[in-house]
Amino acid sequence: MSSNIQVVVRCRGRNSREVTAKSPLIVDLPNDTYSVSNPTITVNQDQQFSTFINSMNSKTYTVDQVYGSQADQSLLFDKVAMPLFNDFINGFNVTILAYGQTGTGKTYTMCGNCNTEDAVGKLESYNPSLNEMAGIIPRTLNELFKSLESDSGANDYVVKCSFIELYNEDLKDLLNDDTDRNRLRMFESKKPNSDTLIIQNLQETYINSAIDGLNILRKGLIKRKTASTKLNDVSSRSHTIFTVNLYKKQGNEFFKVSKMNLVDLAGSENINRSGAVNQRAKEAGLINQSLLTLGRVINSLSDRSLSASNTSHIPYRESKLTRLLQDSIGGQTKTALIATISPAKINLEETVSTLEYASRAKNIQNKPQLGQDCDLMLKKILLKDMSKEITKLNKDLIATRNKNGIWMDENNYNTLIENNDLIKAELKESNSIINGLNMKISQLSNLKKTTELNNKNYKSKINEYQLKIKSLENIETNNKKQISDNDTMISTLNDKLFKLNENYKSSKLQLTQLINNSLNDSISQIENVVTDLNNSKESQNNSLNASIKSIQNNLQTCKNSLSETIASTNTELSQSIDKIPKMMSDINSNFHDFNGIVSDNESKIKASMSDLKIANDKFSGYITEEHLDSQALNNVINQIVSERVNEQLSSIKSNMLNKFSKLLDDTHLKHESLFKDSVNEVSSKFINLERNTLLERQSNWFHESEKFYNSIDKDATSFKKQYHDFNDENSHKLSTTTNNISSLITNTINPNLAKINQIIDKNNLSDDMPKLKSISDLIIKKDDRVCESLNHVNQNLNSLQYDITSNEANVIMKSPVRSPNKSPIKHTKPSPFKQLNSPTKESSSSPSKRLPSAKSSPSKKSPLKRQSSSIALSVNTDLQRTKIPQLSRSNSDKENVSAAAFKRRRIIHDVNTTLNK
Ligand SMILES: Nc1ncnc2c1ncn2[C@@H]1O[C@H](COP(=O)(O)OP(=O)(O)OP(=O)(O)O)[C@@H](O)[C@H]1O
Repeated sequence: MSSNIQVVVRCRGRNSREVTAKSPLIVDLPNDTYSVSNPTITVNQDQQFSTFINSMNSKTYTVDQVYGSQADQSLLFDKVAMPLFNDFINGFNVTILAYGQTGTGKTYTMCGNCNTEDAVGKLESYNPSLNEMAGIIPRTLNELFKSLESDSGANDYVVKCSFIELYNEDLKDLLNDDTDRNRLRMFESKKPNSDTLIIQNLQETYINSAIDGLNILRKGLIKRKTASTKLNDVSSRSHTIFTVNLYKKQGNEFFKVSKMNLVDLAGSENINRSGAVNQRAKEAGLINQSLLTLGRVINSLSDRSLSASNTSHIPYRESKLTRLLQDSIGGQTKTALIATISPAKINLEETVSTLEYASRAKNIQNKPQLGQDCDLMLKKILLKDMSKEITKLNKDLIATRNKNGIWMDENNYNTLIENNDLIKAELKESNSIINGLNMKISQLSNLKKTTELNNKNYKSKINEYQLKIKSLENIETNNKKQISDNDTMISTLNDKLFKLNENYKSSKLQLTQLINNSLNDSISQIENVVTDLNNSKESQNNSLNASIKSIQNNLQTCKNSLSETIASTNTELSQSIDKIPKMMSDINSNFHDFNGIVSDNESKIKASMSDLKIANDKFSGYITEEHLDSQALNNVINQIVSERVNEQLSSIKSNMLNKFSKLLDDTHLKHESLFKDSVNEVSSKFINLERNTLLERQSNWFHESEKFYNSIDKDATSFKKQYHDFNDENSHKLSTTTNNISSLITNTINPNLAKINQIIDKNNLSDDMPKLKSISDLIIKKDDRVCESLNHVNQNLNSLQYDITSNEANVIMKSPVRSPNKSPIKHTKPSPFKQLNSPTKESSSSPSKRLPSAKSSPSKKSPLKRQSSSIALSVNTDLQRTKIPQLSRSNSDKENVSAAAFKRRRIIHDVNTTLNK
């Protein structure tokens, strides 16, 4: 029974490239998902693309099933793969081919997504839930084991898988890791009546689960992908065949063998390019020979089917692919061809080509057969094969174990090494980061320490400031309190002043009224008295007396009330004023006003008093001039009235004045004393402060000057010591020199002189006097040189002494003023060195005076004698000159010098005596 190849067209949606290219849709399908009742595809093609196809605007192709962009993987599997799968389970050989242009979804349809992980999904059990993108192969494996597991009768089965790739007519085993052995050779079975193709070295792997199968698929896909990456776009030009071999037990001795080939063909566009028949491209492997032959095989098979003749030649042997698929296309296999196309206009040419082939393939008739002898395998053979496989695997295992190491897949090893390198690099980076972080940590910890220290300082400062703020707040509160107290005090004082003023005013008014009333009363009474006096002298006298009495009484009353008022006023005033001084310090400004008021009042009172006096005087005058005729009476009245009135008034006046002046004096005194006290206090405080500062400065100054004096003392002492040392040394040298000279004189000159004298005396050499004179001159000269050198030494000593003196003076000049008892330096005495006198001058006062001068008495002396005395004088003079003033302060030195002088004098005396003789 023959059956046509099932042709299915699957048209995907436009991909992003096509959308970006704004390529329009040119493929029309009856349904976007699935169409079986009207399985047509219409291609709306343009004229310009008609070089390859007929010049029609659109063409419709009819196939067995059509799937649109909305058809998912499971639908396709259920509708296309599932019927074939069932046949496969039932012992048929089946093939599913995916054919079409590159990028139209062949691999997607067969495997799933091109990413291997996604393509097969992550199956973790025998009944995995497949990834929805999973293609026909994963779904087949899944379905196979599902069905084998569920079929209780089919518990004796064996499943083997193989995965091969055909690229550029090279057949490669995608499951063999050995690159040397993964190239496959194929040949026909030599069995008679058998077209079975044998592939040498093909690795058929036993699988026990869908996961095993999927792992194999994944492994093969990874290998294919790696190869495609290395050999630029290999995948689009390579064909892969994933084969599932099912051995199902048939009776006791046999296993029924069925095969399912799942073929992912290369991109069909290569067939179009082959139209150019570019030999070079062919040689370079760019033209896919296998695909080209497949097209011709399809065409031939189609033609044969259409012509119903079996005569035409089918070129299976012209390519490896067609040889491999010979049984699937036009053979005894049940086959389905899935042609994948793109709907976009830019792929029109390839789409049309694919559809042309698909529609032709539809005509191919296969003759699937079941239960052929060749499909049966002896159980023994299978067991043998399996034990062979087990042995091989055991060997591999032992070899692996003997390798004394870890065996692993090369890819895994490479990945591991890569990962290792990556980890190393990361480790290095991490180490440097850690080092950097450690450095930062140490820096931060240092910073933290510094910050903590600073914080501590800040905290203590904050505490300090808070304390200060508190104390300032206290001061402020106190100040506020004091201010408010002062305000209250001022207001009280103001009130009191006001009251005082009021009291004073009322008192003054009262007083004035009282005085006026009293005076008025007195005046009216006096007038009455005077009137009465005019009426009767006696009665006048009496009434006068009464009046006087009454005046006296009135005056007394007036005085009393006045004194009372004044006293009360005074008391009040004094009370108020007593309080004023205490508050006066706070209201100094008010004091002046008060003083002014008081002085005003005083002047007013004074003015009132003077007015009163004037009134009184007038009243007295009035009494005197107008009303009293009698002189005596007048006198008496005048006397009495004026006396009393004046007395009273003056006493009132004086009392008031006294009290006011006393009050003012007291106030002034109190203020003065207060002011003085405060001034004294302030000034004494200031003076004490200044005194303390000055004392402190003085003590500092004394301390500093003490230090300075001490240093000067030290310097002076060391300088003095140096000076004494120097002086002693030089004195010693001088005395040595003097002694030497003395001994020279004693030992050399004196004996010579004695000898000369003896010679003179003996030989009476008066004629040789000139000679002697010259000798004497020579000696004098020599002596003069000695004297000169001594003088020179003396001068040096003088200049030295002068330097020392001036240095000492400088030291004294530089010394600061200090208390006399503390002065460490006493004024140096004037230099004890004196310039030596000239020899002539000295000679007058020298002890040689006693000797007669050669000049003074030339007549008395012989020339020799004169000469002798001249020599003696010279020597004496020189000795005088060499008499060095006392240099050394030590007594022994003094004694030495005087002894030397004495010695010298003795020598000179001896010489003189000798000469005189
Ligand atoms: N029907 C579809 N639905 C969704 N995505 C699809 C469909 N068909 C193809 N694709 C996507 O298009 C891209 C190309 O598909 P695929 O690799 O399967 O093409 P191909 O025909 O096998 O190409 P090649 O010949 O180069 O191997 C993939 O990313 C795939 O996921």
